[in-house]
Amino acid sequence: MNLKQRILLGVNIDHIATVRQARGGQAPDPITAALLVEQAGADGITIHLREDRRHIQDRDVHMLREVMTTPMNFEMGVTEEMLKIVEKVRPEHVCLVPETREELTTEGGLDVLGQEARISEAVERLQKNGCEVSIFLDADNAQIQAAKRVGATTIELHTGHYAKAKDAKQLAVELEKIQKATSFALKQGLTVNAGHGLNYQNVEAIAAIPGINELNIGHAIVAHALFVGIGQAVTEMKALMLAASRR
Ligand SMILES: CC(=O)[C@@H](O)[C@H](O)COP(=O)(O)O
Ligand SMILES: NCC(=O)COP(=O)(O)O
Repeated sequence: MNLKQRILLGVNIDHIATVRQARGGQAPDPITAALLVEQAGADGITIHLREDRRHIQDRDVHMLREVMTTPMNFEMGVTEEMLKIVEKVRPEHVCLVPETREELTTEGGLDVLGQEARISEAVERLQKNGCEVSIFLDADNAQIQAAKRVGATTIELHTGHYAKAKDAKQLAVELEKIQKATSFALKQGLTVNAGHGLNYQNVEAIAAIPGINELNIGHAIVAHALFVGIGQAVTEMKALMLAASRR
């Protein structure tokens, strides 16, 4: 394992589609956003096709597949509907996430321990379609071991609790959990990504964790893009990540 490898940035464009859905028209167009994000140096595009289709739509997924030049990371709940879509679209990466209609956004990692047989079947099916499978997890060693048992080769550690820490003490506690979980997962031979709630203020400590492969960041980049443009929002985030990962 090369701990000095370059850290990657996957940009989640869900919230470009959220703004479009607010008026039900064509703008802003997530396909254009994806192309601009790629031009600005992102290493991949992440989208979460939710069961309720609140932002990304099926048509977006198919169009993105046509035009994207970087890998697509397709986030999905473990449902038959999503498995069938992946069998058609065949994204390079799939990240299995928990999902409920009531949540404002993803609230935690997937409980793999509680449903190993079902997840193992889904992982096998996705891998047969050429997808590299990741599982979105809380920083919990038992869940990491379960992810390994069900055949995932990658995990994405949920940074939401870290991002929402109330004070410096809680921030340090949550950061340490992510650092320890990263090191544990790397020892299991897993590739480790991280994401959720990362922004320009809190990203550096996560990017500096040795061995982290990729950060998936969406909301903060899209929000900043409203003021500086999407290209600059991506460039600024990537610069922070790269500098931190080299420290
Ligand atoms: C799995 C994860 O952490 C997020 O990417 C989440 O899927 C975002 O979903 P929304 O974009 O709907 O908030
Ligand atoms: N998996 C995390 C992700 O794709 C982006 O989450 P956020 O930055 O929009 O919170």
